[in-house]
Amino acid sequence: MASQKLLLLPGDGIGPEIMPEVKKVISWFNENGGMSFETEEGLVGGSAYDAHGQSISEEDMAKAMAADAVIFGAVGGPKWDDVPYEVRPEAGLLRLRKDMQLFANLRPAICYPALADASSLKKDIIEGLDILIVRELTGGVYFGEPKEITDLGNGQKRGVDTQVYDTYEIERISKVAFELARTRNNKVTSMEKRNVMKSGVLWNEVVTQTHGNGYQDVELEHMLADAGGMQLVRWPKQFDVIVTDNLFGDMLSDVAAMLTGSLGMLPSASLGAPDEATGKRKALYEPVHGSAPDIAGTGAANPIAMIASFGMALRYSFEEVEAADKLDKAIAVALDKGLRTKDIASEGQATVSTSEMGDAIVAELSALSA
Ligand SMILES: NC(=O)c1ccc[n+]([C@@H]2O[C@H](COP(=O)([O-])OP(=O)(O)OC[C@H]3O[C@@H](n4cnc5c(N)ncnc54)[C@H](O)[C@@H]3O)[C@@H](O)[C@H]2O)c1
Ligand SMILES: CC(C)[C@H](C(=O)O)[C@@H](O)C(=O)O
Ligand SMILES: [Mg+2]
Repeated sequence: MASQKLLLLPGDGIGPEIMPEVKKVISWFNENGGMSFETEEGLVGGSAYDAHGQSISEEDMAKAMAADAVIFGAVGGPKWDDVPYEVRPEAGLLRLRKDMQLFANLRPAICYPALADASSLKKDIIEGLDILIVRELTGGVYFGEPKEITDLGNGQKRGVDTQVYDTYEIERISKVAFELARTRNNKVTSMEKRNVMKSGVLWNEVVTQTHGNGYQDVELEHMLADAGGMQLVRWPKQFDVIVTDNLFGDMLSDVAAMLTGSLGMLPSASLGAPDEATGKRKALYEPVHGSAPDIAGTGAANPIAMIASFGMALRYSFEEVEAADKLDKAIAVALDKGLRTKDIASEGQATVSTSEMGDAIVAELSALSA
């Protein structure tokens, strides 16, 4: 394999604690899997702000644009609560998504067999769960203009965010959802709120039209997003692929995370469109969770979402499907053997630290290759 450039952006809080664990996995694939990843590190979020007053520097942005994939930890935390909105830690992540045009965010929620008991939900609801949330990532209320707080002059202020979607944005994300559904259980559920939002009416219309233009072999259903949240907790196995907008996707994926046992279990891939000449996509891989300030520095962070995000890089950026399957298997075996970070431990169960979990997964990679 030709050498591939990875830009590692650990970020803040538990970000710098889980990144070393994925580095162990990358080294393992370099040394034992015939791969040739070159890594470089940069700053993002609060750590970038502390270093140079921006949540990502122009230099690191340029490195991200040039990388074969960006591996991102997490950003944010109370330390930066009072920094200006434009340079808050989260702005660095949003800029990466927007400038790299990473419109398709894939958030798989898989309940590993060993964790079917870890959830507060009944076992039959989550056992064997395997759903995929396809979240639109570069549009909607996150980026729509105007976005402002104005002074109304009478002691009142007005906060404004604008939800905007154009046809092309809805069409391209629904195509991603239909294509992925074909590789899975062939069903797409589109979620919006067409009963309240004009953008929801258009979303529903465009998803239906796109379905009619060559995807009729895939089952399509529409659901109001609030009811979708309820159904996700009531009987999540009714879903295969869920396609939804930026904000609903953010919220529904945190809900889905808890079906798998913990936010620390959910990886994600953020993908751009394939380049017309080379077919390569820009891509960023990150756990769904944040910087977890409440546990940062305690060694309790679960590195599985981070490691599984690299697994998604193997699958979606490097076409290393066998390696990605092996990594998923190594995670499953480590869990089968009873290894648990605190967030996925049942009451009274022994726990391991962040780095012990990383070491165990690497050991299982070696065992699977023996
Ligand atoms: N992609 C990102 O960088 C990202 C995503 C979400 C939130 N954030 C930011 O993170 C900061 C904290 O946000 P929050 O507390 O609402 O959400 P969070 O995801 O950081 O934490 C929510 C809860 O889940 C737990 N948790 C999260 N990841 C875990 C892991 N790997 N292992 C074990 N437990 C884990 C935390 O301890 C916490 O109790 C905020 O500044 C927010 O903006 C960043
Ligand atoms: C940190 C924040 C900007 C981000 C989002 O809202 O998209 C996070 O919650 C996520 O889920 O990736
Ligand atoms: Mg979120």
